[in-house]
Amino acid sequence: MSAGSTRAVRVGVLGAGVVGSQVVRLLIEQADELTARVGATLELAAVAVRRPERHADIPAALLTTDAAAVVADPEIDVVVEVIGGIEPTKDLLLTALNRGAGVVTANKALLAEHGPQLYQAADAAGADLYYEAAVAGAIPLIRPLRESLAGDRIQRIMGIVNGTTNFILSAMVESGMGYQEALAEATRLGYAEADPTADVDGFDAAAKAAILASIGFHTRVGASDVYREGIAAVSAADIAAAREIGCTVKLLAICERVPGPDGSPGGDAVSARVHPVMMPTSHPLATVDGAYNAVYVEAEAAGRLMFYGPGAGGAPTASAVLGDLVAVARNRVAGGRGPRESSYAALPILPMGDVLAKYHISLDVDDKAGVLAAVATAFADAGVSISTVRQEGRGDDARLVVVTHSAPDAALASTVRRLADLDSVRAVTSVMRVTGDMR
Ligand SMILES: NC(=O)c1ccc[n+]([C@@H]2O[C@H](COP(=O)([O-])OP(=O)(O)OC[C@H]3O[C@@H](n4cnc5c(N)ncnc54)[C@H](O)[C@@H]3O)[C@@H](O)[C@H]2O)c1
Ligand SMILES: N[C@@H](CCO)C(=O)O
Ligand code: NA
Repeated sequence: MSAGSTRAVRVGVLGAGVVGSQVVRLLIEQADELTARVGATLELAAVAVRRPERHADIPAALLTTDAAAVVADPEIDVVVEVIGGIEPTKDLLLTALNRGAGVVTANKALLAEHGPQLYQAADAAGADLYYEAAVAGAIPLIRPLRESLAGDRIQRIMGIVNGTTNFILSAMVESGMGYQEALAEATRLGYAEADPTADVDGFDAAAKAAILASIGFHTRVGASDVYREGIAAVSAADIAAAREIGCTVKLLAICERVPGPDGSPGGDAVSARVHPVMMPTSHPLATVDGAYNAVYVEAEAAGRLMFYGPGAGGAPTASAVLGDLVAVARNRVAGGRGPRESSYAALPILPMGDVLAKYHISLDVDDKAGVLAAVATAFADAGVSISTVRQEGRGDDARLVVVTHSAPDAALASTVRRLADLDSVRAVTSVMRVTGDMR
């Protein structure tokens, strides 16, 4: 299609699963309105699926099992990718971009690992690459970061970006549901990825953190640059320990600009991490339950912004996909392009060991003289300052609960190892980072 043309914008959809089936349904149901918004006919031309017999609700003439033919078809202007995974999707999208087709994708895993390669192909061919659905589902977040906040300096992006793990943790905290039962329910509702380890081990959230940090800090941050801990090790004991100090447990993605020693922006570093935290129940993020997502963005001039809404599920995610599709189609009609990759700052990535954190540590200990001194010495030897310590129980039930001041994560981790080695410590029963405020 030539720049500025008003002929139909033809769309090929790859995948018709949880998200794709909703994209196709909305494209068909709302064809007239979408056409009016684009300013040219938005025509669904093909839907690539694996098993056509399972898609009786999609007109048979649109269905194909040949995704490679869809992306190579010069008549298709925009490719919507909702298959997921790295292969064959990377090659499919590169084929589409290389011939100048616009791409809309919900695929955070692919973007976090190969975003620069996709952007390069898009740039070389003057094509659009949009991915609002890849982070926090329906919530407008990519566009605000790429466009609305492009004139500001972002300091921090922090939030709940995985619906499945938030659903599981909420169920464990509120209804005492077991981990497996809550995971099965999240899968039934269409929140979990096909392989739920991507959700529960934090890979999904880490991919999203990489995307957010890359855009927010104008720096390439890949999935492997993100420190990652999932929720598989979060126990009933952790949740009970959090409750005792007025906290709940959440899996957070935290992307921060960390000032360098000289304080100049050029000396800043970027930290991107995903791990469970204990956070006060009064914290706004603590009230975000179920598959909902919420993300705080803190920017120098704008101050604090909060984005909240459905972060997963077929129809909500399809809403974000269609918004991108309308944007890409409008760009083609106008003969323009959306934003390109912005990675000029190229800030270094701060290793997790250097990130400042506070830990909450529960220890089963011998109830005898000198134990507290030995425990305090383990902290002091690693240069970690204690904020509060309390003893619970007596005799065989004695337990020490310690909350630290901020210290480098490496020093805190080494303290935990020292504690576990002490003769008077029978077991380290809970270790979790604590967040006090939004900082
Ligand atoms: N489900 C959600 O809530 C959600 C939210 C945001 C983003 N996403 C992302 O959207 C994408 C799709 O997720 P989903 O939940 O719809 O997954 P899904 O597994 O339900 O759907 C994927 C579909 O693609 C099909 N497929 C696989 N290989 C194919 C091929 N070569 N050609 C044609 N079809 C093929 C599968 O048969 C399946 O029906 C993923 O990247 C996911 O991370 C999902
Ligand atoms: N599996 C993801 C889907 C949204 O990306 C989640 O649970 O949040
Ligand atoms: Na989004």
